[in-house]
Parts: sequence; C-alpha cells; structure tokens
Amino acid sequence: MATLSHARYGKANVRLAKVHRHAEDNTQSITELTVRTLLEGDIAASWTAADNTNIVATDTQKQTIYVIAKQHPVNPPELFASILGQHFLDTYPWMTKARVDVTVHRWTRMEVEGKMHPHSFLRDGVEMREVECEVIRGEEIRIRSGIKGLLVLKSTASQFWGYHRDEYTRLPETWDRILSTEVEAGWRWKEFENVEEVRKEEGMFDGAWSDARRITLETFAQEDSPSVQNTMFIMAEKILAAVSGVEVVEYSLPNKHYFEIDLSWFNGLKNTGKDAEVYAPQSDPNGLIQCTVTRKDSTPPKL
Ligand SMILES: O=c1[nH]c(=O)c2[nH]c(=O)[nH]c2[nH]1
Repeated sequence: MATLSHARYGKANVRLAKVHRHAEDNTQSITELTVRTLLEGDIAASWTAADNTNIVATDTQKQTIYVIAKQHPVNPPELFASILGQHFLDTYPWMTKARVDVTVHRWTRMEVEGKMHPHSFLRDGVEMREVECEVIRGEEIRIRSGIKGLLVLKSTASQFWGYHRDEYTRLPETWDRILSTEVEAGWRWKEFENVEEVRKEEGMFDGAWSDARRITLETFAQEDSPSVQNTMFIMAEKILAAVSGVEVVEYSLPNKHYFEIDLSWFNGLKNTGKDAEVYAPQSDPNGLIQCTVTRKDSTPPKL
C-alpha cells in the first residue's frame, strides 16, 4: 500500500498592485507583488479519499490575498506575508502551516524635468525583492528575505589564479578579467513569536534590504576580487555585521563568463591579455557559486 507522506497546496503567481495615495503632498506610490500561498494541515482525505471537506479552494486563497492586501499594509512584504499566513491559520483551525512567498517588483519613481514625478514610475531592471514566510500553528514565524535578478558587471579588478591544475585544466590564470553575475542573496531572520513581534520590528526589514543591496554593490565594485567565492563571503560577513536580526546569509552567484576572443588570425590583430577589448559574452554554461554564512555561535533558523 502507498501512503501520502506529504501534501500542501495553494495558489501561485497571484499578481496584485496596490496604489498608496499620500494626501499630505498629493503624490502616489505603487507596490506590485506576486504572491504564492501553500497550506498544510488535516487535508490528506482530499488526496486519499476524494473528500474535499477541509479544502479551502485555491480560488478562495487568491480572493483572500486581495482582501488582506486591501485591509492591511503590503509593505514591508515580510509583514504582509506574516499577516496573510496568520489569517489562514486563524480562519481555518484544521490548517497547521501556511507558507506565503511574496515577490516585489520594481517601480522606480520617474524623474521628469529634473523633478520626481508624483505618480509616474519606470521599471529600471528586473531585480526583485523576495520574501518567504512560514506561519506554523503553536510555533514561531520563520522569515527569509532576499534579492533576485540584480545583474552586475565590472570590466576589471577581478582575478582568478592559483586554482588546482591537472590534465583536465585548460583555463589560463588571469589577473584581470570581466566579472559579471546576477545576484541572488538571501537572509534568514531570527524566529518571531507572532505577527505582533513582526509588526514591532517592521522598520528593520526595509533597512536590511537596503543594507544588503548596498553592501552587495559596494563590495562588488570596490574589492579587487580574487574569486567569486571570496567576494561573496565578504559580502555575507558585512551583512551579518550590519543587520543584527539576521542569523544566516546566503548567496547564489552565477559566473556569467565573458571570453576573450583571439583575433591573431586577422593580420596578427592583438585582442587578448592586456590588449583585450572585444569579448564574447556567454549565455551558457555558467559557473554557479553558492554559500551559506552563519553568525558564529548562533542556532540557524529553520527556514
Ligand atoms: O571566481 C571564480 N571561481 C571559480 O571557481 C571559477 N572557475 C572558473 O572556471 N572560473 C572561476 N572563477
């Protein structure tokens, strides 16, 4: 006989935008989100016995997302995710865990004739702010925040040498190369007792996001990088030093290679080493370098 060992379900890719009207200065702002909810609890009978009694339809979950977004703040996304997750547990006593993932899309205020425009925005890049949140009945609230899709490149001050060499090695050592990556960074918060505790600490979520983003960009730009590995570790160390509520920092960085092109076949044209100017950007394959950096002596949170 087979057993259902795990089941959860919900609505993914729920898109919503909320307009904030600021009466004081007659400006508006907008927050655009993609939300995913996943519920767990006493729901197995739907899978194993075709009994939907305890199934809160995924359509109901979607409608709930809209209603909660109307009734509560959607910023910071960590608080919105906690409120939504707690709502599902409060409303449906047979549910034991609500997982809520929120992606915030960029809308940056337009500058028009040298002034910030009151209600017009532009999408300046595909970078996203990410939140994963688990609200568990009788336990704590777990939150992981992050950045995705932040594409960066530096045209020098990146090296890679001293690595293991054997009969499979073709890569030449380099003391000057292009370095490019699409930043995926995440930070796991200490656990929160309840939504009230998340609300109390509301201000630190935006602060952590802007610190992590600033540290990532500054370190990338300023360090003469000996490897992606070392650069990402320094970024993570700095974030842990800057943001006290964070216990773990994770990075996942693709190494988006830019190959030198040997043009010596063309009348001895020099285009390698210190003469390199024209490069071939590679879409694949790419290096992929990941790390988890934990505050010393801390118990890492579970999410
Ligand atoms: O920063 C790097 N780390 C590596 O592990 C690696 N491997 C590689 O081929 N190039 C690079 N660059």
